[in-house]
Amino acid sequence: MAEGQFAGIIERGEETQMIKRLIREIQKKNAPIVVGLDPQMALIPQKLLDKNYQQYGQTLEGAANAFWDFNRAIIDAVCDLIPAVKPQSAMYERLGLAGEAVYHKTISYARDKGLLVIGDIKRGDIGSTSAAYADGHLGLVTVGEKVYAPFGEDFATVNPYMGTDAVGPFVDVCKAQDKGIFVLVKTSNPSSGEFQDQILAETGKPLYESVAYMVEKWGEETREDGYSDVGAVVGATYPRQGERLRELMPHTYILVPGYGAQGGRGFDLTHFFDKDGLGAIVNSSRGIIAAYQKDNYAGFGAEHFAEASRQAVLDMLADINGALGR
Ligand SMILES: O=c1ccn([C@@H]2O[C@H](COP(=O)(O)O)[C@@H](O)[C@H]2O)c(=O)[nH]1
Repeated sequence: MAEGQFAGIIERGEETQMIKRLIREIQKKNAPIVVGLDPQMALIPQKLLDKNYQQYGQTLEGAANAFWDFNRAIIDAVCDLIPAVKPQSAMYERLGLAGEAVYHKTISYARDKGLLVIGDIKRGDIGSTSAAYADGHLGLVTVGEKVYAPFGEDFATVNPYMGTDAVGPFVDVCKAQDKGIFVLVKTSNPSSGEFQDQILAETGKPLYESVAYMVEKWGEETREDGYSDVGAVVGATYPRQGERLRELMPHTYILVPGYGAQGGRGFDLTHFFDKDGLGAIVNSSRGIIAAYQKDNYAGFGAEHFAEASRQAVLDMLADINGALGR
């Protein structure tokens, strides 16, 4: 890998809180949604793959460059409609270094287009290791006399399973660099209840409620008024729990995955929002980026995959804003 490949230029926003910037963008575009950039081989139009295989061979680099072409076209097609994108780091890590480079390029490109970036990295480890993740993704790294923002996301997702030691370094970077995190509280997947729904003897309540309590606490020092920079992930597939968690976390913005491909619909999500129609941002990944493969968007054809994604964003907005009555 070339020296400095991951070395981003440091940019600081005007806001003192990253969540305020997200809210401002959501309001400006009337769009409480985020597009998940989760490229996978099966989702990329064959022509795009062939073009890159011709140039780079059937290599990890060829696949990664096809991801890059795909992401860029989708960002171009939807950037005026949405406040943020959420690249899923696993999809890039699958391709090794070439994939990591495209993860970084995608983040920079999205930010250049005025989008906020939520890095879906789901990290969390002992303190020193979490600090490294937090610095690399949200913070700064000093090399000699130079300072770098290596990946440069605005937000990252954090796994709280290891407790305050693991989450604390991310909160510290949020405070120091005006960044934000979303902590997993009640995830969208079918087996999320195996651990998260366990009733704790101490409280008589499910584990996810204890995590929600901690999320509010972790957020305190990042809060001025309104919402803190420490958000929560709560799946669209659990609307009843979403309603309860909205009540339990009055200062916590909720990132809501599970819309579309996992079955969540606008109708299910109204209680994730606060009385002002804020408090939640809904993610859809496959439902948007692979819209061209779905029957309702088949008319676009694989050639016009990005236009199909744009239409899918417009439809998602109509669904969610319709459910919210606006
Ligand atoms: O509880 C969670 C937490 C994260 N995710 C991530 O969101 C997207 C969802 O993709 P879709 O294609 O819209 O289903 C993906 O990156 C997941 O890792 C989640 O689904 N649930």
